[in-house]
Amino acid sequence: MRCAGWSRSSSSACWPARWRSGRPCGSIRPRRSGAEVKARVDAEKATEPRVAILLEGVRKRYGRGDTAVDALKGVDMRVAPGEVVGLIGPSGSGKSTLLKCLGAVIEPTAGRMTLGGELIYDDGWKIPDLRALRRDRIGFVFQAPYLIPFLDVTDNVALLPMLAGRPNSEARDRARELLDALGVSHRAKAQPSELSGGEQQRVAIARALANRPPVILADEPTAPLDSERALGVMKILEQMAGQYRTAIIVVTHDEKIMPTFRRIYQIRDGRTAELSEAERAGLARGA
Ligand SMILES: Nc1ncnc2c1ncn2[C@@H]1O[C@H](COP(=O)(O)OP(=O)(O)OP(=O)(O)O)[C@@H](O)[C@H]1O
Repeated sequence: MRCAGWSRSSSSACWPARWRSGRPCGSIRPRRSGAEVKARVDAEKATEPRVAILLEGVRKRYGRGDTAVDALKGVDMRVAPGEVVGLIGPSGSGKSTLLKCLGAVIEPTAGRMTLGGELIYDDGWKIPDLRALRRDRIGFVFQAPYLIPFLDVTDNVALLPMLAGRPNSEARDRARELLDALGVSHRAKAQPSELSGGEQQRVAIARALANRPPVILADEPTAPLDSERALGVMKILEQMAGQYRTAIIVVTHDEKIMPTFRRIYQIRDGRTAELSEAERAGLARGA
C-alpha cells in the first residue's frame, strides 16, 4: 500500500520557533517511576470504553456512475482497548481504503465508526475538527519511520503533544517515558540518521503513542524487516498496546508475523470476516 507520508503536514514553517532555532525546549523533570505509570494505566483501564474501535456497515464508493468503484461494501469490525489485531487481504481488497476511512483521511460513503467510545462517523462526520482527531486520537505507524531528520529523537516524539497544546515540559516528559518503555532512551539526543533501522522504527512507535491515542493504525510496519526484527516490532506493539491500553490494527502481508495475532480480520472484495482459529493456524503454517 502507498504510505500517506507523515512528513507531508510537517512544514517547518508551522513548528515552534525554538525547534527552528535548534535551542532545547522545556525543563528537565524527573522521570515517572514504573509504579506511577502502572497506577495511571490502571486508573485509565477502570474508566476506558469496552470497545476502542467499532465499525458498523462502513461503505466507501469512489467516483460515481459507470466508473464508480465500491471499495468497501459494509465493513464490520470490533477491537478492544489493548488489543492488537491483524488485517489481511489480497491486493485491491480495500485495506488501504479502510485504514484511510478509519484514520479520517477520506470520508466513508455510509456506516458508523466509533473510536475510543466516541461516535465519529454516522453517515457523516460527527467530529468538527478532523485534523485534531487525527493528531490526538489516532497514531500512525508506516513501513518507513518518517522521522524528521533535523530534530533529535526526543523532539521527534514530543512534537505531536506540543502541537496538541501540551506544555513543553509535559511533552518532553512523555517522550522520555515512551523512549524508556521502548528501550531507546539512551538514543534520546541522537539525530535520526544516527539510529539503526530498528531503533528508528521504535522511535516511530513512540511518536505514534505520544498523544496517548486510543487507536494506532499500522500499515505494513514489518515489511522491510528480517524475521527477528519483525517479531521484535510485533512484541513491542503488543507490549505497548497492553501498557497504554491502545487498540492497534496492523495491515500486513507478512507471513512471519501471522502467528503473533490472536485475532485476524480478512478483507475480501470490500467485506470483512474474522478468521477462525483453524484459519489462523493455517496462515501461521503458511498454508
Ligand atoms: N482514489 C481512488 N479512486 C478510485 N478507485 C480507488 C481509489 N483508491 C482505491 N480505489 C479502488 O478501490 C479498491 C480497493 O483499493 P485499496 O487501495 O483500498 O486496496 P488494498 O487492499 O489496500 O490494495 P493493496 O494491498 O494493493 O494496496 C481497488 O479496486 C482500487 O482500485
